[in-house]
Amino acid sequence: MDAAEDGNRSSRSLSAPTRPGLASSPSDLGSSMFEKPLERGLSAEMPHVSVQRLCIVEEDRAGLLAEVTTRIGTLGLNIVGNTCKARGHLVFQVVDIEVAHDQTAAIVAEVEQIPGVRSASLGAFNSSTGKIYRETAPLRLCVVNENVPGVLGKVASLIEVDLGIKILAQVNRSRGDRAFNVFDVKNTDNNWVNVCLRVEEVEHVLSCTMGNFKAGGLAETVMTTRDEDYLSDVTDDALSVKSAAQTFARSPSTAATIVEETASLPEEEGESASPSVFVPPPPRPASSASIMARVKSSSGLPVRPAFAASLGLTPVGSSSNSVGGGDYYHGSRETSRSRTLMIMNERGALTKDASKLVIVMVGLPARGKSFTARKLKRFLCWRNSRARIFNAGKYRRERRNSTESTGNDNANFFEKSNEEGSRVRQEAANRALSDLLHFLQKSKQTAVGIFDATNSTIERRRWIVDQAKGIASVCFIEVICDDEEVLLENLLSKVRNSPDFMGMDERQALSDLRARIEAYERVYEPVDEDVSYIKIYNMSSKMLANKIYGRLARSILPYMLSLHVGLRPIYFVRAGLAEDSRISSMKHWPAEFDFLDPSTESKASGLSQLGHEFAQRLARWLQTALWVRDDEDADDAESFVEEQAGEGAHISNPLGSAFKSMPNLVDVGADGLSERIFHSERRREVRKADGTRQRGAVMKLLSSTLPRAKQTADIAKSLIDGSTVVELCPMLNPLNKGELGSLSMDAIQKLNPDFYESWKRHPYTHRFPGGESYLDLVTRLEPVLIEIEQQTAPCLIVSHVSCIQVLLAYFLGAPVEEAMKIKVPLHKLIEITPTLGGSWEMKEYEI
Ligand SMILES: Nc1ncnc2c1ncn2[C@@H]1O[C@H](COP(=O)(O)OP(=O)(O)O)[C@@H](O)[C@H]1O
Ligand SMILES: O=P(O)(O)OC[C@H]1O[C@@](CO)(OP(=O)(O)O)[C@@H](O)[C@@H]1O
Repeated sequence: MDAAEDGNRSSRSLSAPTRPGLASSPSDLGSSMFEKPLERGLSAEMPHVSVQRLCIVEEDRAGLLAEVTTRIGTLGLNIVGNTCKARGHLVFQVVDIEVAHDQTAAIVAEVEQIPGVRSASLGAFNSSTGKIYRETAPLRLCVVNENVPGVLGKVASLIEVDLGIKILAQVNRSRGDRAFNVFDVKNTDNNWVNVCLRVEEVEHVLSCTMGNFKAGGLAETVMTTRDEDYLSDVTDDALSVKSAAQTFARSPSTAATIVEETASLPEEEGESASPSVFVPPPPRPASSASIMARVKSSSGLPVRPAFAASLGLTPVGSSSNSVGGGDYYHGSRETSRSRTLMIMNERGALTKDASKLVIVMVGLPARGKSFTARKLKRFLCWRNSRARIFNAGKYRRERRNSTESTGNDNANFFEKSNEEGSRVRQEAANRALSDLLHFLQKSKQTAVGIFDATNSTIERRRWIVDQAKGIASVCFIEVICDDEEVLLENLLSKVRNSPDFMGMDERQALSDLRARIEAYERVYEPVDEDVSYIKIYNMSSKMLANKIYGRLARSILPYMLSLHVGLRPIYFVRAGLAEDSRISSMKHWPAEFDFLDPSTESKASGLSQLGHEFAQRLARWLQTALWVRDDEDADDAESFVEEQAGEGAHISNPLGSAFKSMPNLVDVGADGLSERIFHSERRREVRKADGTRQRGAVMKLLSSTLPRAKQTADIAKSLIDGSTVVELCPMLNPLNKGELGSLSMDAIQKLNPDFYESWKRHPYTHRFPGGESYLDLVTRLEPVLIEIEQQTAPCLIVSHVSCIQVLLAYFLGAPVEEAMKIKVPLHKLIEITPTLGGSWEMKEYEI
């Protein structure tokens, strides 16, 4: 397009791809809208279709606008309005589309992939320059009431006066004994579910919903029937309704007004503005009369019975609540049902996986926020999301380094009364959050930004939610710890590791950190707002989840539950060599066989002689490693090793590896810290209560179900504590290579070069014919990973090369897409031990 030549031209309408029966621009919507049948979304499931506004910022180049519009059209979406405005080298395009809720993220992603498109978002403008323009999208409240004088006044007064919500536009229609009212209200930070409930409490009000009428009760609400659709369905006189609808559907030029206003906003960082005119999406160019007719005639019931049943509602022949008569369920008058629906609606909205998510850490200093953030990031990256931490402290320190100021920010700097300190901290938070949101906006795939700061006041958290609006969902994770002993350890860990205390005397650093914490305590407000949050108490000994659905509930929450700071080792071994292997008869182990492709081994075979010997060495190694607890036992342990292994046995000395020396005793002097801090979980009981030494210890032992793995595990556990059992876990079975299962990769290359080439190009996502990809393996192994993370005792996993590679990618923090490159040798032991900061170290043992 030629907008570059005329950056200031006025708005204009574009033609959407023409499809029979569909309006091509808002101006076409007028008289035809009620006659056109709804072409899409007529599945038995009746997907929740609504008009959404897609705001696209794109480069002003010839053909791009048409390309974007055509791409949306080819997605099979009904475009009901399409307007654009050029500003400088950018074009701001507003497309109103009919869309099912679960499609929205995919559409945004699809549009953002078009070269030249800077950003696409639903209902808000943002540009790739990091500036965020926000249209505070007004909300539509639809109220149905008995047609009694004075009700409307009461509702309006409740909304504006009692609840303090600005009414921007209001239209009312009455039909017989019913009145239908639409309020477009300013979308401020409200609990809208409660607002609707409050409106429903007004005498004679039958229902109040956000954005849809539910005049006929549950049935229509489930189908999300719009006002004009509903009325045209239940009255003979559609004309007057049509005029009401037309009142709501503004002229096409109004959409451009938004663009104009939005595009000409000053480009200040974080600036947002609300347009003075609200332009609701034009009404659907279709009537639901046909939908209703079809649904009724096909089932005899108007709505999905399963859905109603799930709400505990029973069908009845007819209902006096039903405006249109016919077979409806008992309707919407009772508050309890309205409430159920509200909650269900809200839940439905939150259950979708947001493709962009901000996780906001909350908590006093030294509670484990950064630790938790690092863990989460590792996990999310492993699950193939883009995840990044934005630590406000780092931004603060960077600013200090770049200014004249010297020295560390001491406790006084963190006092609320310290204006300079407060300003600097807010600036650091600004920059951190702005970078975070920019990172999310730029990301083409699922992305999570973790905002790591104390975020200790409601005001701060409200600001974050506000900034993220239109860009990402927000979930808070509050880390709470009031266990004095744990706190003491945390303080020490903090002063020893945080750059804030570098070069300071430890005692002085501790007292400064304590004073800093007190400063934060004075203003700290626990998360109690009506937002999505998870609270972790005292190292996950208790957790609280509020409004956690979708991915957060399915994945992040179980993962968070598994986290702890214990230092137990985790061992990985590949199952011993199977008996039918090419080399099973060999007596020695040539080094080049370490990475032998295991595919040709029969899945049903048991251990070969060499495999058997490896398992026995493993048993002895573990016995020794788990038995030795501290230096006092070392001598005993060594003689025990000799005794067990016999002369000349090939056992490397595992002493000090599994329970390597940790700072387990702290004695810092006379300021209340002089107690001896014993890291109990880092050491293990050596003697039983009766004073006898316990040889061996309980450990978690997980094995794949293949015979060679199970046998390895059975032998490995034979010398450790009798209460250890081998848990067979099919999730640890090898990558399923489908019909290529028994072939080595070399053989596959020869036999199926096409597949091999594709696999080489995309080894992570390319699926073996009839089998799995590495990506599938990540999904399969997620529960196993969580199981391993939550163990407080040492853990041994006997599995196969592919699974171990995928699990190691997590522990090593390696890109999971490159897991197949991790070397996992046969007949060796891999030990993973946690570090205090939340990551892991790896060692390999020749045993
Ligand atoms: N859930 C938790 N509860 C208590 N302490 C924890 C938790 N998670 C980690 N820690 C410990 O807290 C200490 C301080 O952690 P850090 O993440 O630096 O704190 P923060 O970021 O809150 O200042 C670390 O030694 C870590 O082991
Ligand atoms: O912006 P607020 O919420 O104060 O949080 C950031 C502050 O939190 C602290 C608290 O100690 O974080 P961190 O421990 O991660 O370094 C400070 O460094 C940082 O300035």
